[in-house]
Amino acid sequence: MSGPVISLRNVGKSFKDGQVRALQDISFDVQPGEFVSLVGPSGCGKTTLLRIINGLIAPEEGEVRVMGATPEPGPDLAMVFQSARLLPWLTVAGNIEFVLQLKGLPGGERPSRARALLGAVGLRDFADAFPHELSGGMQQRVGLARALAVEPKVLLMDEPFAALDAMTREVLRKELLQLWSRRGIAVVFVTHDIDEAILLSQRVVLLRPRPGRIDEIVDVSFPEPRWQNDPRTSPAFVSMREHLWGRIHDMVRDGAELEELAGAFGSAGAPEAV
Ligand SMILES: Nc1ncnc2c1ncn2[C@@H]1O[C@H](COP(=O)(O)OP(=O)(O)OP(=O)(O)O)[C@@H](O)[C@H]1O
Repeated sequence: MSGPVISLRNVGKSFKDGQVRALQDISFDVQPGEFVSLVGPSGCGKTTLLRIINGLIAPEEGEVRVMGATPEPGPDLAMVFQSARLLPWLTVAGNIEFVLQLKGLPGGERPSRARALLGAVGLRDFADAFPHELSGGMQQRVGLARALAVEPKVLLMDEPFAALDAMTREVLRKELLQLWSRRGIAVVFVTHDIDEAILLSQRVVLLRPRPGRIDEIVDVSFPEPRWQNDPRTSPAFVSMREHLWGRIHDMVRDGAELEELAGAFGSAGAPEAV
């Protein structure tokens, strides 16, 4: 397909009968095979935006298109969450085969396909284990294999490494980069970790809260493949990190000042940031 895999135009969404303005005027595209991260302070609407892209929530304003159509959960899209949410009564291979069955793969082909996917995430030897026998990092690998089993055009990841220890996180980031570059899947990746966003992405979308809107979109163009050419010690990386953290500090400070003001005036909530 030519053209973007995801297209957002002036997307807006509120909760609680309009009292919480979660997103406002969000517009950007994601191209096929592109890796885009969403970052920003807590409550700026990152998860809501992912849920709009995967069709779980309909926007109230604007338009969202995924592969040229109104999104709905289905085979073009796969989602990876902070915890893998595996089915505990099925083995690791069983969890993958379950998805392959939903996808309509004939029964005879499922075991070998499941094992190949587990091989791709370094878990071939754990096919017959149960989820509770695996570490958190291994469970996340299974979650990734399960998402890849869908053969999605778009992979949506909501803080997938946030609950892992630093070493496992680092290993999985590099594995994700390798899988992404081999498979040509577009990824939208939510994280609170600015270094992680810059390391992984080709573009970083910085959101600001109250209401959730785009503050800035930063292009990241370090040499690929980044699991070999780690850019994190380069001056360009350091200045990008400082820039993004500076913006986020300003937002958090402005938010705190607004809340103080709202308190001083006895208002029910902080006025909107301008
Ligand atoms: N189902 C809901 N009902 C009411 N309010 C909601 C709902 N979902 C999200 N919100 C509100 O919308 C705003 C954006 O929430 P969202 O979870 O998308 O932000 P986020 O950037 O992902 O936050 P975090 O980084 O803390 O996960 C917040 O003010 C949140 O309280």
